Amino acid sequence: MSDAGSAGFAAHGVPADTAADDAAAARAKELADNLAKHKEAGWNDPIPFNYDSVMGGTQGAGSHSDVKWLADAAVYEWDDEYGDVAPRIDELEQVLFHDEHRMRAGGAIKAYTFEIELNQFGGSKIQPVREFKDAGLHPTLLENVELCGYSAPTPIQCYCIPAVLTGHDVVACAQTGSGKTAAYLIPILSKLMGKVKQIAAPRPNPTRYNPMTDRTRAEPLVLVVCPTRELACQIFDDCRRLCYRSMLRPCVIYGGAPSKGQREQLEMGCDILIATPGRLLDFMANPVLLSFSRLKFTVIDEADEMLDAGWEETMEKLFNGSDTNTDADHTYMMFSATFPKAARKLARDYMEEDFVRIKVGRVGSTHENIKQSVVWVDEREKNQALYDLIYSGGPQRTIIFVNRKDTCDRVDDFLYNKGLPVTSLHSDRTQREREDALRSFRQAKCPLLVATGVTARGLDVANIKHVINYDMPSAMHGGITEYVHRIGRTARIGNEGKATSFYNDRNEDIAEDLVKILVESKQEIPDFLQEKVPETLEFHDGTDDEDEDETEDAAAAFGTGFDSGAGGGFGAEGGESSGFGGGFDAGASGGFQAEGGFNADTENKVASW
Ligand SMILES: Nc1ncnc2c1ncn2[C@@H]1O[C@H](COP(=O)(O)OP(=O)(O)OP(=O)(O)O)[C@@H](O)[C@H]1O
Repeated sequence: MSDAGSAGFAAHGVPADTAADDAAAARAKELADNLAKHKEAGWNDPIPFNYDSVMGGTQGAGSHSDVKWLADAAVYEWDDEYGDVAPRIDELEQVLFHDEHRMRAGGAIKAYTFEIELNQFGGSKIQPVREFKDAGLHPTLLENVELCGYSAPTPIQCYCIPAVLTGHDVVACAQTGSGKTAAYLIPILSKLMGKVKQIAAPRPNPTRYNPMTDRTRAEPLVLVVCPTRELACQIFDDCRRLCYRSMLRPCVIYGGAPSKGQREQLEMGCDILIATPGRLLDFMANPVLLSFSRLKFTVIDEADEMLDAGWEETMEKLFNGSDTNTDADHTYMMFSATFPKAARKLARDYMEEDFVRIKVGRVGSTHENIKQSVVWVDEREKNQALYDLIYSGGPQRTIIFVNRKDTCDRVDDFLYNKGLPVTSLHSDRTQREREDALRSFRQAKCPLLVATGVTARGLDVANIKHVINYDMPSAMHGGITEYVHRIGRTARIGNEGKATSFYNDRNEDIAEDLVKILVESKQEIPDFLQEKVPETLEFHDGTDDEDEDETEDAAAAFGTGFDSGAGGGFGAEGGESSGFGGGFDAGASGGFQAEGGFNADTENKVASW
């Protein structure tokens, strides 16, 4: 828990001490003035977080024992007596699909151009789908896609859906917030829905479940592995939506939360398992609890991170583990927005020979919907600069990235003591604190979130308008890859947003890569970085390397430009959402406008990566 260590409002959550001295009284007055000023500007009051007793940002509303873990969120419970068409459940439908804080596709103001490259090794050529209804999806899945409000597939989905439906291993790379999760979940779940009764493990009927006598071993058909707990819970949520009214039962397991509850969920049967690596290895060690003998799909999300040093044991066990189904009917997939060359090479080792590689845009690129600025701020000026930036922007959901946990606590306390509704998240917090912080950020009770890179990957919160890099990621710790993931928390799925980065002489190690990203995405280059502007744009991490593949000759490669300049791609109509709410402008009926989406005249650039 953060602690400013000074009197007055200081420690986040402790009320002002009335016996304070003059200095404290002055601070209390300043705070009261600030609170009034912020209220007038439209900000919520700050929420005092006492991380030991607060749930979801509502002080005193209950103890932690009242709060469900994200892993316990409701899933559709299939009754064996259902025929082919299972009934709707209004209450669950409301929770899954009509939550006002869910992300909605936005109407991108600028035309957005995709260059899609596809390399295919053997097999019949993949034909992209242009509409969900033409993709040959299972009817229940198609209805769930509609309930999600997805009106047309995103470019990565256009290619991934047919690739998976035709049984290929896939390595896919597309920009942040471009719908990669649904790109793999939709075809996988669709394929399974038709035959789940035949291939799923027997499980107790959940409507008459008796935990004393009915427990079963989890034998999932799908395993999704990702590096962070928050992301695992998010993928689980997507799964809960897409599995609605089907027999497919998703479960999530992740560290930090008690394993008992997660184990109990698995014991009721599990068809789709979403996991972080540590908890997964723990559970895999117990063959009575979990078996992978039925596994048909393994997905590695944020694959470059997962292939990075530190996860080798997990990856090795997943791909060559004891009882994992190693038959040819087991499909492997890897997804990420960034994919440095070394990780790409490693990824190939795990794939079938006829795997498909799909990339949208340059690997590791950012898209133009994010307005990026870099401003010079000396270290000791950062707090004031931060406050000024936030205040001048008015109330909007903002995420502030820092490099260290102690900085995270400090900046949280600073903003809190300034009278702003802020919360924070880093890896030293308990899982309960992490879930509480994220919940209050999602619900905009605390529209300001200070975080370390732990949340940079994958976090999908509606309506984040501004990402601030209080600290630039250092080249030693994630560097430009982390920058790309951080700023990708805004401007997701056709929405717009901005990213402001504080830069000073301590950040020279990232300057070159940063400038290239700015140039590539047509952003303004500040004077102090002008000397770094390259004459030609080359990415030395190999992301634009065309000659890495000894098998390139074998590639039956083709590509189709996806050009939304004519109003397609990321929806070109509907308004930009605003405020903290669900952020869904009534004009945008849920998303990507596909008309004019594929443009055969667009330059088809096909390259290996
Ligand atoms: N076809 C679609 N139409 C509208 N919204 C969509 C569509 N597909 C996915 N979405 C929504 O877009 C948001 C971003 O998707 P997702 O989190 O999968 O992005 P991502 O590409 O994995 O991003 P990142 O690289 O940052 O993890 C989600 O809220 C998802 O529900």
